[in-house]
Formats: sequence, C-alpha cells, structure tokens
Amino acid sequence: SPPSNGTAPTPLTNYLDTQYFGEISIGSPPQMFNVVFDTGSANLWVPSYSCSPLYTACFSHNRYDSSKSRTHIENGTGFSIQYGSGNVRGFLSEDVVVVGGIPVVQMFAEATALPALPFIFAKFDGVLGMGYPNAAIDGITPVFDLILKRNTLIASYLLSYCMSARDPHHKPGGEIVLGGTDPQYYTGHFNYLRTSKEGKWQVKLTGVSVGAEELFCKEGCAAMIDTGSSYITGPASSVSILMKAIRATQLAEGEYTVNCDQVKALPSISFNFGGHEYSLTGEDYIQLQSQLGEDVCVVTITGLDLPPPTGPAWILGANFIARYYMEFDRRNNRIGFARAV
Ligand SMILES: CC(C)(C)OC(=O)N[C@@H]1CNC[C@H](C(=O)N(Cc2cccc(Cl)c2Cl)C2CC2)C1
Repeated sequence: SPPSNGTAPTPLTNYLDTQYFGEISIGSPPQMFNVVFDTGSANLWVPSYSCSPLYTACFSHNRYDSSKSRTHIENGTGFSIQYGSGNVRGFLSEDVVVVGGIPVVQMFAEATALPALPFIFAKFDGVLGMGYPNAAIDGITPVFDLILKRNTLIASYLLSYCMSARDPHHKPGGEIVLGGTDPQYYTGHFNYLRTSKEGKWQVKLTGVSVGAEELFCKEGCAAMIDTGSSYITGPASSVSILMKAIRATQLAEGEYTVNCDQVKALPSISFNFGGHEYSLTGEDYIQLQSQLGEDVCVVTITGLDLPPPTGPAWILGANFIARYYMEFDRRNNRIGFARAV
C-alpha cells in the first residue's frame, strides 16, 4: 500500500553487523527477496529461477521465476557485474518491483551464474543499487530514479543501520526510509556534506585521527559512503600507519588484529567531515571472530588500494554507518550525518 505521509520505510535485518538487508517484491503475484540497499552500486539483480541449482549460492537463495509473474516483460540482454571477489552473470528482465509499498516497472538482472565465493556467505538474495544512474551497468535507470519520477516529493532517502540493536525496541537492523526522516532513529541535527564527485555517494574526508593525533588527510581525501560494504577500507599505506598507531599486528594482506583484552583500552579513531569529528571506539572497529576455535579480535579497517579513477579513496561501510544516521539527498547532491540513537 503506497505511503500515506510521503515516507516509505522498509525495516532492515542486521546479520552479524556485516550485512543489512530489507525485503522487496518483484512480479505479480509478488515474489519476495531480501536485498542489500547498496549506495556503492546502481543496479538491481536477484538470483534467477533458471540459475542452475548446481550453483550452491543459487540453491540457497530465493530465485525469481518469470513464468509465475503475469507482469513479466521479456528482455534477455546479457548482464555481468564484476565484484572484487567474482562476477555475477545473467540477463535482463522487466517486472513490477515494490520498495516500501511503492511499485515501479523496473529493468533488473536475473542472475544465472552466482559465484559461491562470496555469495554462499550472503544472507541476502540480491542487491538493489542506490547509486546514481551514471554508475548503472547497461545504462539501466535505477529503482530510486524511477521512484523519484513517480513521487516528486521523495528527494532523499535515509538509511539507518543499527549495530546489534543497542535499543531493543528498535527494528533489529534499522531501516531505510524513502522520502523522509524518522526521528526515532536519530538525535540532534544533520550535518550536510556535498557529494564531491559527480554521480557518486562520495564526500571529502578532511582528517583521520587516532585519539587526539591527526595522522593524515589534512589536505582532504576521497571517501565513499558505501552501505553495501561491511567494513572500512583505506589506502594500504595510510591504514598501515593507522594500525601502527593502535599497535595492531598484521595478519594477512591488509588484515590486522589486536589482542582481545586490549579492546577497551584502544584509542578512538576519528574521521573528520566538514569540520566535525565522527569517532569510532575500539568496540566499533574491532570484530570478535573465532578462527580455528581461537577468539581473534580483527580490526574492521583494512588496507585496499582502489585503482584510479575510482581510487585512491577510503570506503566507509556498515561499521561506520551503524554509528550514524545517514541522509542521501539526490535533490541537493549531499549526504547528511546525524547521531544515531
Ligand atoms: C563497479 C561495481 C561492480 C558496480 O562495483 C560494485 O558493485 N561495488 C559494490 C559496492 N558496495 C558493496 C558491494 C559488495 O561488496 N557486495 C558483496 C558483499 C558485501 C558484504 C557482504 C557480502 Cl556476503 C557480500 Cl557478497 C554486494 C552485496 C553488496 C560491491
């Protein structure tokens, strides 16, 4: 049922603080899918019924069956999206997609080849890109752009990720709200930053500090606010300086750990945006993992050198976003940060 007061909330599920996803439907009668609302990409794809169950990742996820939908429109154009860890291949179809009660006729990809790595670890079925249209593969108009056309009042969407639901009566993972704010999820006012690159949810980072000591990015560096990434990544050289400052030890390429009894004593790591410090405590940037039965405290900030023109850039993912309430404003091309409740 389309929203009454112009806002369309979708509750999000939080899986291990690393995956946040919400439910959409595709087709008539509606076929339900759990998707990541990913500001770092701009296409919608879900596993296809014609994905061979030999693909473990397809077998274990919901799959779209076009033959069961009376509003399906045949297309068939090839589709491929290259993730760092493997690529998703399939073909295009069109059907009614409903997000937060708002229906749009959407071109999307049916994935027929889904690499086991990383998708066997995915609790979500597919990805709904919330990026700008110029980032969309095959020039497909993204879902949010079709919603903007249909509901002119909706200019921005808000994503609140709740990490392990501090506040018990909040929806476990937070929510995405198309077209409005939900004051129950944040306090104070928004600080706004204009996007620094045409058509990307990217802003200028003006400092990274450990405790009170500012280490780099004084002159400004690029940071993508990427709701589809689990962690924070930064240029490998900068991250290695950061890790030395918190006395973390290198595990593998770009991966660092600390000993678990040190976590409470760790200094805060702060990111400066627009003159405001956004800080993470040790608990926020350390994840307790059990590796081979051992308790290992992994730092969820890793080194990753993105090749130009995308990089060099920082990527701020779920472990950062979960501490704040983010407004992605397409009318003013800006991102608003508020303190999450
Ligand atoms: C260039 C282009 C391909 C468009 O770049 C992107 O699409 N870039 C995307 C940017 N946002 C994160 C995306 C991503 O890494 N995953 C995989 C993932 C993330 C967290 C946890 C798991 Cl299990 C998985 Cl599988 C998609 C689920 C969002 C890639």
